[in-house]
Amino acid sequence: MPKPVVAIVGRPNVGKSTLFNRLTGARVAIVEDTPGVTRDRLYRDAEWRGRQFTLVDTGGIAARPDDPLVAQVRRQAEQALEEADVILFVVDTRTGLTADDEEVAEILRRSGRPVILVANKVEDFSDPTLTHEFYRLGLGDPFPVSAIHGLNVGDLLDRVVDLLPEAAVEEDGMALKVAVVGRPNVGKSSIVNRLLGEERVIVSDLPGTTRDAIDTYIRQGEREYILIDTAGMRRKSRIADSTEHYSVLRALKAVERADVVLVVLDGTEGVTEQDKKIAGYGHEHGKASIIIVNKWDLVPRDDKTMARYEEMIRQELSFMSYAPILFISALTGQRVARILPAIDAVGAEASRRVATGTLNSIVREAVILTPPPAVKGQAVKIFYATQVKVKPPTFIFFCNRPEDVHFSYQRYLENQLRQAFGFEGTPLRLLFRRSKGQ
Ligand SMILES: Nc1nc2c(ncn2[C@@H]2O[C@H](COP(=O)(O)OP(=O)(O)OP(=O)(O)O)[C@@H](O)[C@H]2O)c(=O)[nH]1
Ligand SMILES: Nc1nc2c(ncn2[C@@H]2O[C@H](COP(=O)(O)OP(=O)(O)OP(=O)(O)O)[C@@H](O)[C@H]2O)c(=O)[nH]1
Repeated sequence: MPKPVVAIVGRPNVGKSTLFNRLTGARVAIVEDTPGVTRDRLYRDAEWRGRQFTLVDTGGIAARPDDPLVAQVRRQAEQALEEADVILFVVDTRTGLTADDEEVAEILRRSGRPVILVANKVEDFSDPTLTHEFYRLGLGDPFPVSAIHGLNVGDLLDRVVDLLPEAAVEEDGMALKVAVVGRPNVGKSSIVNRLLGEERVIVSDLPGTTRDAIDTYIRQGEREYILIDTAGMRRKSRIADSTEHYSVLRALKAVERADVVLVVLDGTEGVTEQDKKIAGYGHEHGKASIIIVNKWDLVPRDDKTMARYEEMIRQELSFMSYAPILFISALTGQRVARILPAIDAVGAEASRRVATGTLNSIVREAVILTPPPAVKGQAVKIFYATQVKVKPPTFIFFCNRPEDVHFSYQRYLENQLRQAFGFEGTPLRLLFRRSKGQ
């Protein structure tokens, strides 16, 4: 089970490190240090009221000495967003609100991610005026604490734990959540009905999280799946929601909740702009995806048709070359039986953890084979890598000059990881962090 990640962000000197130590030291049992990164003291595993999480101090991470302050803080916030489930945004009640605070608040607000606005250095809780001005950040009630004295820190931890995502096991057993997305008329309903019509499948309705969403629970043998927001798909007379905006919004919501996304294309047509956009949601949210080319029964074929269509998809959806492609017909049932096994496969890959030792031997080899190109005569060195998350598998590479690891080199490393470990169907995240080295 991956641990949720809680990130601390804020401009320098507001007390992030003090809070980090306080949250992981005095009041929280340290369960274990994340292997390998202990010397950087940036990631620490913590536990509160039986919930485990990993705390990240982004302060030490993002500093690039030559950057203006505002850029540093912005980068910090963006990095936190990339990996965190809950964000602690620390402000300083002694210095008061600054333009940098507002900049970060703006990024965090737009993200829609759970944020706790922590007003630090409050030693006098009887004075409510200390935190008033921070309401202006639009991030809800400021949460007053004194990191240095540990005041109100237990309450803060309660709040953090409340905002952590439900552990998947408690929520729905082992069921994989699957979103079926695609343009109108590509055959989403037909596929869902086919899946439900397959033998040995047990169907029941579960109320979804959005008001009119209905999730469908299916079981096949030992395996369980939840098809997300299938209300309109299972009945032929659909709720009148086909305005484009609404269906796009709906698809986005479904994708956010999903473990695996089925991107349905119409085999009688090419890949349209809208297809790209819809497929992009899953990719951007780090979800495992399967591309389903439907209506294959309508496509006049010879022995090269499939290969040609596949090549076209790889070109048009080049950002998700990791996704397997299935050619099916919901009408005739052709190859529909391959969908659930494919979901199992990519779901497992998205949750895969690789051992730190193995990972580093692959990375070392890759770096020796093709070292990162030097920038302005300065060598770029990658010291060490560690996998910090699954769904999607997320790796941190500690290096001397993270900003100089070129995009094409990142792609190279990603390809090396895929060659060594597979990860078919899931996007990977590679993050580069500064470290002083060995
Ligand atoms: N009075 C008071 N001072 C605090 C509190 N928390 C932190 N400080 C002080 O604020 C200063 C900055 O604290 P740090 O924890 O180093 O701040 P930081 O945000 O990690 O700073 P950077 O590492 O520069 O990003 C230190 O001198 C702390 O002792 C607090 O609750 N009350
Ligand atoms: N020939 C053929 N027709 C199909 C196939 N799958 C779906 N269709 C037809 O395509 C049309 C649209 O199918 P739906 O399943 O309603 O498509 P949808 O994606 O759910 O459509 P919206 O709910 O409007 O988004 C229907 O007339 C289906 O009968 C297929 O594999 N082959």
